[in-house]
Amino acid sequence: MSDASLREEAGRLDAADGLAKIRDRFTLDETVYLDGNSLGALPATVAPRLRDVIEREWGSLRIRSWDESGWWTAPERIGDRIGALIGAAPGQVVAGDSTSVNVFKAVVAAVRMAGEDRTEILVDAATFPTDGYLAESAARMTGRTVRPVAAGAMADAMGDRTAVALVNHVDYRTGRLHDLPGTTAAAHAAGALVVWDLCHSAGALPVGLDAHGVDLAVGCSYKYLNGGPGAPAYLYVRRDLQSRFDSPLPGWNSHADPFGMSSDYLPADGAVRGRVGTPDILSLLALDAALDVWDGVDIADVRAKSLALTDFFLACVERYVPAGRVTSVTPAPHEHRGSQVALRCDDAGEVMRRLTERGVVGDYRRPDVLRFGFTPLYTRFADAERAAQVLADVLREVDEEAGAKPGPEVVEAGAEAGAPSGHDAGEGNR
Ligand SMILES: Cc1ncc(COP(=O)(O)O)c(C=O)c1O
Ligand SMILES: Nc1c(O)cccc1C(=O)C[C@H](N)C(=O)O
Repeated sequence: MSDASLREEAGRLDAADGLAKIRDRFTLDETVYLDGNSLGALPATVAPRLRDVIEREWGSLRIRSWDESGWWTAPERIGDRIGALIGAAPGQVVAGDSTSVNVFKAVVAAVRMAGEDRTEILVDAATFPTDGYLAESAARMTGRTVRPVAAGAMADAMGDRTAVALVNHVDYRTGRLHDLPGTTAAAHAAGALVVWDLCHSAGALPVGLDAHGVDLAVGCSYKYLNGGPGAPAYLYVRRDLQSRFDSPLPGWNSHADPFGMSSDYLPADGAVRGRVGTPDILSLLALDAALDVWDGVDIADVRAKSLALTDFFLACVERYVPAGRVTSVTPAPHEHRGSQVALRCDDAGEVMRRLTERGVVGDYRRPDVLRFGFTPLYTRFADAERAAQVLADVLREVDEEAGAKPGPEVVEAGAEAGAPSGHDAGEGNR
């Protein structure tokens, strides 16, 4: 297809897009924002809600708001709203703490449920680092060992010594979608449990926690759920496991009678058992407001648009970018793809810096990956086309400059690819 026909195609796809109007629920400008897999955009409902929470609920009602404004029960109420997006019936998800903290709770609790003879914890070998660090610590604390296994090989690696497998549903670097139903079933066949990290799938595709019998799951709410920077994470504990969920962080908020102030710990029933201390109310209620953007949205439509967007972006990249200059590390088959496209590219850090300067914001993962996240609620097909066009322009420019330099400096430019501009901070590079 010619450049003009790809632009026309983008226009046709946007005109036919049933989710196009949802973009109006966000505060956006003309930047092509493809970093919603790191920090989702701001929903328009958040600022007015927070203003009310601060001025009326906190400013005027003060302590009464714990009951009268529903602050005390916000973690479960908001947990249920998240649950609706990840296929969990009410009463199984609690919002709060960070993903890291919830990974720790889930893995230790799973080890305790699995029993003494289950001595190993399997961890997705390409995991987002925090999960690996926490699994190591959980293993040291519980006298277990950690074995890294590729997520795709997890099902075959489970055995009678496996206590729990900790797996990322979508790989943060490549965007590969792992087999949640198959891996969960294999764990159960081996008598083990699975903890899924849903950071890169929740809000981007149907997860089906209950339908697939998942044991435990965690995730953040600041990516495709648009909860805001540092927004509370969540923990799912399947209903029939809740009575055996023995939290390694049994704070007073998970006590059956928190205001009894007893010195003996008696865990609450239900999802509340996953709580620890006083919830972060301002962040929780920002997330609550952010979840309003989902009203009337079907996650199946979100998935369909996500795949159409990433397909279209890949087609535009293939058309505009010189052959071989970038390589997609995101699987082509839909059943293995999350909602991002990751392109391996020489000088990736410098390329992303220039893309960001020109209003196309993705991010860069060292040493050589450009990540482009597609949030179907607000990303347009025209954004995908423009991003590919600007990427091609930037690559041409970078290559022309490199070609114009004398030999030794070209070598040095290549060597710098792992650490562009000396660091990887700044919008687009976190
Ligand atoms: C898969 C995955 N797990 C965990 C985290 C981070 O956890 P936390 O919210 O504790 O920073 C991220 C991203 O930051 C992630 O991509
Ligand atoms: N949580 C983040 C943060 O506090 C600062 C910058 C980036 C993040 C991220 O979420 C990174 C992200 N999990 C990733 O997939 O790389």
